[in-house]
Amino acid sequence: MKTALTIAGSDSGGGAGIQADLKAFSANGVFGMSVITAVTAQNTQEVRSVQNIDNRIIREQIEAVFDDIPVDAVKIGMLSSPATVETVAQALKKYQPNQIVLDPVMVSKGGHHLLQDEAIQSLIEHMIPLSTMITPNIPEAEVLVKRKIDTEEDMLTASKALLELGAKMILLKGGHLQGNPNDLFYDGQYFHWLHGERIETKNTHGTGCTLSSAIAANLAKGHSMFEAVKLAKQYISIAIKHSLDLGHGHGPTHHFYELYEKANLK
Ligand SMILES: Nc1ncnc2c1ncn2[C@@H]1O[C@H](COP(=O)(O)OP(=O)(O)OP(=O)(O)O)[C@@H](O)[C@H]1O
Ligand SMILES: Cc1ncc(COP(=O)(O)O)c(N)n1
Repeated sequence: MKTALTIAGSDSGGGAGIQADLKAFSANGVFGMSVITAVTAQNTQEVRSVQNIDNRIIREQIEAVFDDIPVDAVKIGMLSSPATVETVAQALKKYQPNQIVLDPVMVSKGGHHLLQDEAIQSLIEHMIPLSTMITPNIPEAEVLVKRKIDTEEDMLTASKALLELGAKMILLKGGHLQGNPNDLFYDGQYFHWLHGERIETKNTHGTGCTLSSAIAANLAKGHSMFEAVKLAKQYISIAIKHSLDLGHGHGPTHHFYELYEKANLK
């Protein structure tokens, strides 16, 4: 079985972070492993508090996995502080995994800062250049390229600027613009639009986490980056279409909808 490792924060509510990543890995047919960078006390409504994990333990989790188990792809989510960014970047430089998908998580749906402002520069300097793919949403891309993105035309310009930060490829997610959620894939040579249909739901907690983990899982299974992104976009669209009305805020997506359908589990 192919494997994928998530390096991210824990979401006690189960819809985003490590919990979403492991579900997305399993649903996409790879063995999931995890390195926890921070523990959040969180539900569908809010992030109540955050405890960053000690850098030594973060490094040791990464070493424990890489020293023993083959890692076919890595997905990175919440990195919280500059020290966490640097610890993770240093460890990944040592092990040099082939595929690193970085979701530059900054602010939760409820508006809580999951990446300290001081960590943005560290992310740009240390983490983005190591990444095979980065998957910013519109507000994250605006912070990274320091300009407004209001239209699909702006997305094209921003993708070029994002690539200059040093990642090999970009998936700029269009979910935050008006209209249909169209994402832009750019590999430095070609642009490809991945067209989506907007699903009217408030249950979109963890969509970015789930999408980036599905990309990592598909890369682990040997798909090309573009194929991995196309399959992941199909997967997240189904997971949002059948999202779960749990909690009083933004509910989670249904990570296992297709498998449950096939197995007749309701
Ligand atoms: N209402 C929706 N209907 C269909 N697809 C959507 C919808 N909202 C977002 N998407 C898609 O879901 C994926 C995740 O995008 P989104 O922009 O929500 O990421 P995000 O803001 O990083 O997510 P999160 O921060 O919740 O983890 C993208 O492919 C996007 O186009
Ligand atoms: C631990 C963790 N990681 C990532 C997110 C982003 O997800 P969302 O934007 O849907 O709140 C989150 N809320 N919590």
